[in-house]
Amino acid sequence: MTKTTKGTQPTLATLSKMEKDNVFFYLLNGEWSKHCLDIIIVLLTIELIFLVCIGTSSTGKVCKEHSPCNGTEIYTYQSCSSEDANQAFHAAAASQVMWAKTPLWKRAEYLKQAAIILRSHQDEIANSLMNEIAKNRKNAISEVVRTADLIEYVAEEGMRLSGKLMYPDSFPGQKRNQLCLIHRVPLGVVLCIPPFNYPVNLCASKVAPALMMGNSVVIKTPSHGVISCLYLAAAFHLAGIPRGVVNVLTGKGSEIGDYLVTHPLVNAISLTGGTHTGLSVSKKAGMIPLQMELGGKDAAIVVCDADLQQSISSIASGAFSYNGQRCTAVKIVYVVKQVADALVDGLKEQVEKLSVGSPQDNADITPVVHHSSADYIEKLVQDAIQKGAKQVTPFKRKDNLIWPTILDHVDKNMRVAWEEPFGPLLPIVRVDSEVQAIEMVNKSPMGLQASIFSRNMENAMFLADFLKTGTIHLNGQPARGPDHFPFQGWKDSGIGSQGVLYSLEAMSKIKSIVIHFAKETYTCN
Ligand SMILES: NC(=O)C1=CN([C@@H]2O[C@H](COP(=O)(O)OP(=O)(O)OC[C@H]3O[C@@H](n4cnc5c(N)ncnc54)[C@H](OP(=O)(O)O)[C@@H]3O)[C@@H](O)[C@H]2O)C=CC1
Ligand SMILES: O=C(O)[C@H](O)COP(=O)(O)O
Repeated sequence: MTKTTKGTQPTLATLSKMEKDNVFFYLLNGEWSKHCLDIIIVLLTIELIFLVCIGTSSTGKVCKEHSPCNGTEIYTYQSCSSEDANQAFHAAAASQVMWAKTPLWKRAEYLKQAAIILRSHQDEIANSLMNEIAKNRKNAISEVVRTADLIEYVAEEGMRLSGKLMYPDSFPGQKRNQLCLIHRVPLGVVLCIPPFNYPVNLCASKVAPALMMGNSVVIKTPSHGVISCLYLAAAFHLAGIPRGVVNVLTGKGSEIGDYLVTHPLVNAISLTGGTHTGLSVSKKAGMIPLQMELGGKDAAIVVCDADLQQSISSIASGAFSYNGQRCTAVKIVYVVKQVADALVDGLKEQVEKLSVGSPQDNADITPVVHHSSADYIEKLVQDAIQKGAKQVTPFKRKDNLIWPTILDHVDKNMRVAWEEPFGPLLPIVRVDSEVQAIEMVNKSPMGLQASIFSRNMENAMFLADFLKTGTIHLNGQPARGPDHFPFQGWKDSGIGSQGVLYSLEAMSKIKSIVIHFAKETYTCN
């Protein structure tokens, strides 16, 4: 048992030990060390190995998290009440003023320190990702390392982001008798709501830019991946970020969500999640900036002159990495008829090589996050088969584990042509022409990303012009990264852009100070 003395901060090793012992907690307005101390005292005194509720919410209510792999209860965590949330927002608002006045280089140092802590605890955090969301070991480690890289990049880019000057005489009829000083200032308190599929990385991609620009944050953890997300928060705390600047609330979005997104102390919301959640939050949030990355129906369009080997390997990887539980997964293929048989044969061969099993064994395909997700995927398959789709690889399911499934001859009357499976399911639509493919993609209410596979770059560029999605990849699979690239959904896929620089800008607002001079001034002789 790790011992701490009163008042000292716990290490991530302590957190890891607590996790092994199934001990859960929440961080409220920076009361991290107090809660950890409570946990350790409880453990030492009554040697409790299972379920200890610490830093209990004002109602004492808890939520349970179940393993995607075998359905057993793995964690119990606090279900924060509106009273807890209110406290967190007040703590965030109070600390933000001081945080915004902390020199930029110092804020950057805190972030860099958090990145070091994450990197040095990548194995523990990856274990947590494997347990909670069944991400395989390789992808789990990569999520943590990528997050550390992202935080460091935010710290560096944030140091270079400054305001600018404007003179009036560039506008017709004006004289050079004013000076406009354009500052980027913090928004205030940012509510960060990450999804289950990247509970570490997609939390950091919100929190780090917000902190760098002088905001304080309240994080609402996703219900799957809650402990992994707490690890990230712990890294910020252990880096020494002052109390109250990073606050965490655990609990279910369906219960506490409305209270959070309508709280008067929230100055901005950054959310990644489903389109339904995003639309509902955006209607309630009112006049505050929103950054939203929502669902996608990312299409891969394969035209006659495509390099088929390249298309096959990009589509297979794009569709099935982390079981297709990525907003950027290839969720539909439009292939022109002339090359459809060759593409389908190649995909079948490639996908049959994928290993299916547990995250700990580093299988390519692991259980999807929830039983209800597996049921949903199964219903999409049944609907398509009933309406005439052909199984290229057969649908097979054991609890939450779904074998990678390819459906050919999908048409626009099938649900899978429009809905987002968020699972290892790839529908293929054979089209007469590339124009027909573009029309289908543009009919989707979602517009996150798309791919075009063609050897003719000029034609690919021409087709890309017509696609209504935030990003188009030519001869590559859809992807958010590298994380400094802009990442934005069009239509129901989101509001605003993410990506290091774009997120830093989104986490700040413009304030101008205009100096008026009695005479014209040209700063030259
Ligand atoms: N475009 C993008 O970048 C990405 C999009 N996604 C999309 O997210 C979906 C899967 O992720 P998933 O986590 O299941 O998405 P959800 O929309 O179910 O949840 C996302 C987050 O929102 C919270 N939430 C749920 N309801 C509310 C509410 N009423 N008010 C405030 N917060 C709420 C959730 O909490 P809780 O978990 O407690 O319900 C969770 O933290 C897919 O549709 C996918 O496409 C996912 C990743 C990236
Ligand atoms: O959450 C998601 O699905 C991501 O934003 C996609 O990220 P990736 O393309 O790096 O998997």
